[in-house]
Amino acid sequence: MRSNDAGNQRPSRPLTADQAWQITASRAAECVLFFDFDGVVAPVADDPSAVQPVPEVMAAIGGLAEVVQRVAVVSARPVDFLRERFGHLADIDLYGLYGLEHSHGSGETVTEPDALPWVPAMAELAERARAELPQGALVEYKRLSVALHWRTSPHLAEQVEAWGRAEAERLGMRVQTGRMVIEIKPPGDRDKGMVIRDVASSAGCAWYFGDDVSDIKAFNALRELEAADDSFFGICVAVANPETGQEVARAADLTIDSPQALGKFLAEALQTLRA
Ligand SMILES: O=P(O)(O)OC[C@H]1O[C@H](O[C@H]2O[C@H](CO)[C@@H](O)[C@H](O)[C@H]2O)[C@H](O)[C@@H](O)[C@@H]1O
Repeated sequence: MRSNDAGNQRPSRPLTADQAWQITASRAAECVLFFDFDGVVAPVADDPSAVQPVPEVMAAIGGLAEVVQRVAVVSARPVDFLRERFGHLADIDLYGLYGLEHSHGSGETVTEPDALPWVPAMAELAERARAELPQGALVEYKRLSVALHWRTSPHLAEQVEAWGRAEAERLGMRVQTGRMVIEIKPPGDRDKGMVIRDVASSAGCAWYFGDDVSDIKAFNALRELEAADDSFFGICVAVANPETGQEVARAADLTIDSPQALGKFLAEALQTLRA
């Protein structure tokens, strides 16, 4: 069904998923698909280091990378972590630490030079967090950011968040909240929205799949690109979860129930794009 595709004119909303993929099929060569990692490609688990992507999602992403212009993962995880999971797929772009790091295809990891002076301070911060936060809080050191988790000890939420905010203020750093986590980042202005603006501005079409509040900045970037260019086609997809409630879903065009459901959704999309 291409009734909603008005050539280079933006189709009217709301669109069904099928309509959106039909339009994408007609522009596949100029389309970039962006995926957040945790809660989207991989289900959320207690131990951040043990998380693995849903196999069906990975299979579909591999197929999609062959038919669209680019596939990119945009995550708060380091590129090394993402490469361990996506490295076997040729030609995927990885944006880690909210875009502070990136790598393309099998290329090397590039780090934003402005952020590098913050590496020692982050290491010290992680050490202090391990010493000062109560047992049950999980400290995840990521070289250029530190995530403080309370998933396995939800009663510590307030205490961990307050500690993180106070330290960030003291050190002149920034915070990003997420699903049972607060993350402390260097002061520079780098977020998922900026990654999308940089990459998608040279595309004619983009999808973004996200589940968390940090992904709303990416959704907003697609909306801005649409507002600036009548021919740009952007679709924001929320992967539902009880923790972010309706906030992410409200900002999206479409909602999918879970990372597992995303596998089926993408497999069907691939059929449409290959038809
Ligand atoms: O941008 P993302 O790829 O979505 O990363 C956001 C955070 O994801 C991870 O934490 C979340 O997933 C963990 C594993 O499932 C879960 O235990 C935690 O409660 C979630 O917040 C990651 O560990 C963080 O560093 C990222 O900031």
